[in-house]
Parts: sequence; structure tokens; C-alpha cells
Amino acid sequence: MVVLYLKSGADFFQKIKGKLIVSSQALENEPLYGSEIMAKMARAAAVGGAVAIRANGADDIAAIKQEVDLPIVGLVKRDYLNSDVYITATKKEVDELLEVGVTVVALDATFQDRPNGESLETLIRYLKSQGQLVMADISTLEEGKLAAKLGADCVSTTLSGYTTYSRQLEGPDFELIEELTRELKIPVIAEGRISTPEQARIALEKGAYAVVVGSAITRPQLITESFVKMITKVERRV
Ligand SMILES: CC(=O)N[C@H](C=O)[C@@H](O)[C@H](O)[C@H](O)COP(=O)(O)O
Repeated sequence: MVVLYLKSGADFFQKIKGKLIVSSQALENEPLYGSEIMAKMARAAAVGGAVAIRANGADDIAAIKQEVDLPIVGLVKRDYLNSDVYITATKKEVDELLEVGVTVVALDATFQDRPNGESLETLIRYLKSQGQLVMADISTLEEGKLAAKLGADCVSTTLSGYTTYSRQLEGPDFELIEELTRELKIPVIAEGRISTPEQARIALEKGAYAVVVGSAITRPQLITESFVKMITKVERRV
């Protein structure tokens, strides 16, 4: 069992090294909401050369697994009244991911309080007891250090800018990528507001193990908005 787990972890990390993971997610309030559409997005990503897919919710994950033969980094986004943590916040969401089956479980590993008084430590211990790979979504260096200490297999810069106490940047948090790669021995995944191929390349040059891109590939409403904003600034000559 242990040998099998180590092998599958090594396979995953070998597969993603220096490569692109595409996040294919749309919530209920987004135009592309729907598992069939997310599965097609994942197929497009696979055709384009993505080596893994990051996806939200058991329904989307099941549909994506039917459509592409790529490792899935799975999460469940759910809002709770008593907490700001919404990415795989509690054991309930973890169990949904274990049930549908994913290569890696991504979960919020920030210092924010989890719903129902649950703890990151307990969740990671539970996931590891199930032989599951864990991606810790963090927002600061200190959170990355704690996640590594608790046994996460990799950290991702997903939540930089999404906690009140982290850097608030318009673009990717390259500084965090550098800090984490300097301090940690586990892979550091670059994620969050990477919107050009150049930025993805810089993230790797700064030491990231792999890059996750979401909105710039799979949220056409945001891509459209960026074009509209840019051309609105141009003064018409005619
Ligand atoms: C903060 C948060 O909830 N991030 C989510 C995490 O799974 C997704 O909505 C993002 O699309 C993903 O992290 C990729 O980032 P970007 O879309 O910026 O390339």
C-alpha cells in the first residue's frame, strides 16, 4: 500500500514538472456553469498540452474524468456562514473528493479559521491515512511552511491576495513563489492571476515546479473584459 502510494505520487510529480495545469472551473453564477462544459474545457486544455486539470466539485470531476485521461487536482468550493474558508473546508468536502476519486486533493491551508472548528492538521492527517496526495492552497510563506510541516505533498500560491493579510497584487505573486522555493523542500506550484504565457514562464524561472492557469484560459467573460478594458483606454483618432 505504502509503496503504491509513493509510486503514484512520484508519477504525478514527474508528469507535471515544468508543465501547465489548467484549472477548469465555473460556479453557478458564471456563464459556463455546467459539468459538460467544464469537461469540454478540460478536453481543450488537454489538446493544447495541459498535463493535469484542476477542477471543482464531484459532478465536474466525474464529467472531466470521462472526457480526458489526465490527473485531476480536485477541490470542493462551498461557502460556510462562520468562516472565510471555502476551498475544501471540512471533512465533508474531503470525503466527496475521496468518493469521486482524484489524484490530488487541494484544500485551503491558510491560517483562517475553518468552519465547525475543524483543523488543517486533522484534515491532512486524514487525507494521508487514505493514501491521498495533498496540495495546500496558501497565501503566505508562513502558511506554506506550516503546510509542509503538516505533511502536504506540495503547496500552491492559490490564495495570495485572497486573505486579508496576504500581498494584494493585480498580477501573480512572484515574490511568494521565490520565498517558498527557497524555504521548502516540497514542490511549489505557481497559481493565481497568471494571465499570459510569459508570466507562466517567469513563474517557472522563479523556481515554481509547475504552473496552474485558470481564468486566462477557461473564463471567457474575464478574458473579454480584459480586452474591453484595454481598448477603452485608447483615444479614438476618428
Ligand atoms: C482564489 C480562488 O478561489 N481560486 C480558485 C481555486 O481553485 C479558482 O477559482 C482559480 O481559477 C484558480 O486558483 C486559478 O487561478 P486563476 O484563475 O487566477 O488563474
